Amino acid sequence: MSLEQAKLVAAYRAVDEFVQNNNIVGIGSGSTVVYAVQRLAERVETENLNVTCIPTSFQAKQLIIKHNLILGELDTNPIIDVTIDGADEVDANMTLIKGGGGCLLQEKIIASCSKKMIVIADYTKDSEKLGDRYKKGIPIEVVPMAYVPIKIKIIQMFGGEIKLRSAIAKAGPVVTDNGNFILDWLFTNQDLDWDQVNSEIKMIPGVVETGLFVKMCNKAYFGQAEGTVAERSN
Ligand SMILES: O=C[C@H](O)[C@H](O)[C@H](O)COP(=O)(O)O
Repeated sequence: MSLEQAKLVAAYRAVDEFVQNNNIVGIGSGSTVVYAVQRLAERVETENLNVTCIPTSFQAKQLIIKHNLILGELDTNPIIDVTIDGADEVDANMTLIKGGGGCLLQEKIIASCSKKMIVIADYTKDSEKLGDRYKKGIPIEVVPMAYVPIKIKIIQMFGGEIKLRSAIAKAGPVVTDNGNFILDWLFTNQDLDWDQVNSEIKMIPGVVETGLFVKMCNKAYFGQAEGTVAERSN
């Protein structure tokens, strides 16, 4: 089985177990969510489900439109039944690193408005401690004018190294869906209290959001190499 098949089985399982008729569904971002939207569209078609989808990014919005699903927004649907989203890493306590694709801010807003947040991932995202498997650090979305002082402050507070994320098909930094920059914090201490770290980083003026999702995820599905799906709940 390919890694893509592992993503698909996790995504299909989450959509089959958690989405019901008349639900408001948060649609996460990234490559695994593509399979979730594919499965959701199949179910809407075959079971005639009435589902409204709230996107977490420009990419998610385009996926919803492409599959002819009903597009909603927080203004009209501030309470979401279930959000299905990917993750870059999930530790033993269900703390997540998200934002590898730069979509952490809207993802965290949508997760915070959701009765349940379900993560879908392949087996490479399943970790004991943050940093065991995902080596690109914790993404932090910042207001552009403040990126240098924020970098200095985080290193003074917690150590490690910080890189301003560069764009690939453009000279200069990645600019998020919200017009901000992304810092990738390569932390060295894996035994930090992530809840506290998240709160302290968020208090630095100019920090918009962190890619640390603490106590937000209710269940994670990990597609395995042999085609089965492992689960973890909190
Ligand atoms: O910014 C991106 C999001 O947080 C994604 O959900 C995360 O990076 C996982 O993406 P993928 O499913 O492509 O591994």
